[in-house]
Amino acid sequence: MRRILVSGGGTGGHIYPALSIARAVKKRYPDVEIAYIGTENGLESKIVPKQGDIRFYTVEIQGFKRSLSLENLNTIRKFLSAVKKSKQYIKEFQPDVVVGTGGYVCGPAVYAAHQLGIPTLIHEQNVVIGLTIKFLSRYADVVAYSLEESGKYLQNAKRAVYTGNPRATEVIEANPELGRRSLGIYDPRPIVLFVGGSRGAKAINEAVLQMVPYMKQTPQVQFVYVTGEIHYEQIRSQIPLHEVPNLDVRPFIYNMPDVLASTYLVVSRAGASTLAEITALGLPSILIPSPYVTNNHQEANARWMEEQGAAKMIRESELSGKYLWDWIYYLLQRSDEHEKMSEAARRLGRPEAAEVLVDELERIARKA
Ligand SMILES: CC(=O)N[C@H]1[C@@H](OP(=O)(O)OP(=O)(O)OC[C@H]2O[C@@H](n3ccc(=O)[nH]c3=O)[C@H](O)[C@@H]2O)O[C@H](CO)[C@@H](O)[C@@H]1O
Repeated sequence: MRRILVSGGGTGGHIYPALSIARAVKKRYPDVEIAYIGTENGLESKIVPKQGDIRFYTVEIQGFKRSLSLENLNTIRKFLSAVKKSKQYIKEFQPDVVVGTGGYVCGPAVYAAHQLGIPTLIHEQNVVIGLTIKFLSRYADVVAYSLEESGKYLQNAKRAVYTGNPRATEVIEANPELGRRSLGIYDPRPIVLFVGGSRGAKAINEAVLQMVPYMKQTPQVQFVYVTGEIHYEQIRSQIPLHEVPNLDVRPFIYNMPDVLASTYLVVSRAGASTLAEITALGLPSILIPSPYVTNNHQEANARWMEEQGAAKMIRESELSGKYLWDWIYYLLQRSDEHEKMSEAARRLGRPEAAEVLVDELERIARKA
């Protein structure tokens, strides 16, 4: 493969799988060139340019309102002009294959590729198929999915393949030592990581604030708390950090695979990419699903993990600092329970995902 174009965005859950696929292709084809279609406002505009070797193109796009609304006419107009722009990019870059990993932005990118006769693969991370992937599944040459249950929704696809999520492969190749060092931790203390998805979560932030006194009394553990960019300044001003030296507060972590690989316990939202990562690593977790997502799909994700013994789920409605702390403390004390959770999580992981995806791309890509 000489050139691959990927697209996905809005949140990390769509961006990182796109990058993982591109990285996995690069591992097999070191000379491959990579381009990305994203938006200027999505998180991808911060993450992708940091990669250094990826050409970043942008289009403008907005989501559909679920109710009948005039604004949807505007959405269609933007979609059509994004298709036109994507076609220009594709003609300029000449990719052998185009990959979409969800989020509205990949709609025009993959659709344009299809119209130009370029082979396409799309990837779904969640059990329930997202709007854009559903739309594209009629056109894509391959629909790859992360969780076995999704297969039943994809019966009309040309080819639907259960691959897993490519982030799983990336995390098992990560370096825990680098992770610890990047956090400035040079001793073997266990790390408890709090992360509210790629954009942060207000409810988790509040619970963490309530737990500060407990953390202070637990200096044998290092706590790392990722607030999400928009919440960072406010949270920092609320915590007397000099009094809690074992608590590190950060707006975002750009080397999450290394950090996760060095973590003992994670407290997190239940986004699909995060779950793919923690299962591949066999990392015990306390999951607080976001109730603000389509079809409450994060709760379905978290319940699935809990039923398998791989995680503890706490609904946002029952969340409090004290309740969360009791669970954290329990898992810190009971290494046997921690171990059981870890094994159960690992059983759900699919660390070969990226390789399977590259095999699929090889099958469809234009040959020189
Ligand atoms: C609110 C919302 O719509 N959430 C959706 C979004 O979530 P969101 O993007 O939050 O969730 P995911 O858990 O799927 O992905 C987050 C990704 O960002 C990474 N990360 C996160 C924080 C950080 O500081 N650094 C970092 O690198 C994680 O390691 C992971 O790779 O996409 C997911 C995948 O389609 C869905 O399941 C979620 O429901």
